[in-house]
Amino acid sequence: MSSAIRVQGLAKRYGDVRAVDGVDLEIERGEVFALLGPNGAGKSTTVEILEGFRSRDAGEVEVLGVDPARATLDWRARLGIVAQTTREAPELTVREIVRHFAGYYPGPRDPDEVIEAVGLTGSAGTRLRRLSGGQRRRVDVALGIVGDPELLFLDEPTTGFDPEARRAFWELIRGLADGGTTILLTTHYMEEAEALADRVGVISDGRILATGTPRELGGRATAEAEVSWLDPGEGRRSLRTASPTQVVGELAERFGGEVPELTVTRPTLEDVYLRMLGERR
Ligand SMILES: Nc1ncnc2c1ncn2[C@@H]1O[C@H](COP(=O)(O)OP(=O)(O)OP(=O)(O)O)[C@@H](O)[C@H]1O
Repeated sequence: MSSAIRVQGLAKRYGDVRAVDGVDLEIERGEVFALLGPNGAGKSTTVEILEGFRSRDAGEVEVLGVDPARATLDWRARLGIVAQTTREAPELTVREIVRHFAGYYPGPRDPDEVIEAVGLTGSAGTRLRRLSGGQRRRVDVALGIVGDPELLFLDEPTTGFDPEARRAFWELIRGLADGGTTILLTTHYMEEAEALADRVGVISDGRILATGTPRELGGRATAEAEVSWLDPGEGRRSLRTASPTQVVGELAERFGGEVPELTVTRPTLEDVYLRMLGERR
C-alpha cells in the first residue's frame, strides 16, 4: 500500500516567521497519527497545506497520491475535515445539516447512522443553536465523516468535551481506524494521543523534533523507572532504576510481603514531550 501522506522539505513563511521550516512526514494508509506541538508550532499551517487550503513555499507534498496544490473535487471528496468549530446554520437541525452535507459527496454514509455514531440520535431534531459546545463539536465530527472519507483530519477534536464525551469520541475514532480510515489528529491532550495514535510527531518552531509510537517516543520504553514506597521509619522513598523488577523483589523480601504504597512509574508521554520542548529552548 502507498502512503496516505508524504511530505518532504515542506516550508512556509509568513513575512519573517518561518511557520513551517523543513518538515518531513510520512503517514501510512490506515494509520492514526497525532501531531503534537505548542501554540504557534506550525501544526495548523502544515495541516491546511495538506488539505489544499494553503499554499506552500517549498517542498514535496502528496496526499492520497495527489499534490494538494492541484486539488480536484474528486480528491477533496475523499477527505474528511473536522476543523475548529464554525457557528454556521444555527437554525438547521442536526439531521438537516448532516443530510445537507451528505449531498455534497458521491458516496456518503447514511446520515442517521452517522448521527448515531456520534451519539446525537436523541438530539437529531434539535436546532444547532440549542446544542451545548460539546454536542456542537460532535456535529462537526459528523460532518467530517458523512462523506465516508479515506483520510480524516481532526483539528483539536475534543476541546471542550467532558471526560465521558471524550471517551465516547475516542471509541468512535477507534471504530473509524479499525475500518481502515487514515487519521491525522492535532491535539494538546497527551492522553488523547496515547489513547488513539499509532504514532505521534512532535513539532516545534516549524520543525519535527521526533516521531515514534507513543510508547517509544523519546526513549520512553527504555527510560529508567521510578520505584516509590512508604518506609515506616523514613517516610516516602523513591529510587530510579533500570531494573525495577529486581528492586521490587528486594523490597518485598525486606518487608516480608506487601510493600506499603508501592508504585512503579515510567516517564509519561507528557514528561518526554515537555522535556523535548525544554531541550529545544
Ligand atoms: N495567516 C497568517 N499570517 C501570518 N502569520 C501566521 C498566519 N498563520 C499562522 N501564522 C504564524 O505561523 C506560526 C505557526 O502558526 P500555526 O497556526 O500553524 O501554529 P499551530 O501549531 O497550529 O498553533 P495552535 O496550537 O495555537 O493552533 C505562528 O507563529 C503564527 O503566528
